Amino acid sequence: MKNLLTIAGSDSSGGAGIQADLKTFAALGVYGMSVITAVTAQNTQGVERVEEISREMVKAQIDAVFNDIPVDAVKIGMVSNPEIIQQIALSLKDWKAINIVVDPVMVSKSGYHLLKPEAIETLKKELLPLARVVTPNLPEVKAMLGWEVTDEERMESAAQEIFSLGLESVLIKGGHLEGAANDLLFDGKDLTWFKSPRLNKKNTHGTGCTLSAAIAAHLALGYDLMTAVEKSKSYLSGAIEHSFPLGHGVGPVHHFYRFFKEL
Ligand SMILES: Nc1ncnc2c1ncn2[C@@H]1O[C@H](COP(=O)(O)OP(=O)(O)OP(=O)(O)O)[C@@H](O)[C@H]1O
Ligand SMILES: Cc1ncc(COP(=O)(O)O)c(N)n1
Repeated sequence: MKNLLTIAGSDSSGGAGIQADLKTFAALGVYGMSVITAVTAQNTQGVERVEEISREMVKAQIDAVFNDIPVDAVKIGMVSNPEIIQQIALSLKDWKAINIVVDPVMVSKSGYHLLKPEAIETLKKELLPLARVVTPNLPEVKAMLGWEVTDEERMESAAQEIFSLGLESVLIKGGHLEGAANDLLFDGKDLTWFKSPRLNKKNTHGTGCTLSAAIAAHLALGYDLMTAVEKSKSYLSGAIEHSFPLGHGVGPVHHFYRFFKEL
């Protein structure tokens, strides 16, 4: 059994964050563990309130896991503020963590700022260089580079510019463009497109969290990065295809569609 750790925020409605990650891990047959960085009060309609966990408590959770259990991959999502980011970077270096996937979560689908704007520089300098792969969406690319990606050609330039921040590789998600949902991987050598038709579904809460958690799981299972992304995208498309209405807003994707058609 492979052991996976997610370091992220809790989503009380279960669609994104820690909850999406743990469901993804379970669906892909790996053991899931969690370090919570923030508790959000949110539902399918939006985020109501956030309480950040202290830097000391984030450290204590990471130490408790690594002290006792081998960790085969780490997925990082919502990290809230510069102090938490610095602590995660220090702790992961101390524990020599491997297969780190960073989803640089900044703003929720509903528009709530899940990362303090002043934390973007710390994220770029201290956390992104530790990752095997970083998976920004297009608004996050804009926040990191200061210019907007409006088409696939510009995604290619953005991938190269983000890579040159000192990253091992970057996967830019194209879900926010019109048309197909194509993602682009750049590893310093090759630009590789992962293409998928846009599924006409409204319930897509947690797609970004699910994709990065699935990539971490596939890396832990021993797949190379290209295969891990390909398999994760295919898993995510199935989860979006079987997504379902829940609450009054944007419902979640269905993680266990391979096992149960209905939840
Ligand atoms: N309607 C869709 N059909 C198929 N794939 C999609 C669709 N929407 C998004 N995706 C895919 O889902 C993944 C997440 O994409 P997106 O760009 O929406 O990220 P995100 O904004 O980080 O997600 P989240 O909204 O959960 O934070 C990408 O692989 C993207 O291509
Ligand atoms: C705790 C947490 N982490 C990440 C997201 C992003 O997901 P989305 O963009 O689908 O709202 C979220 N809403 N909440």
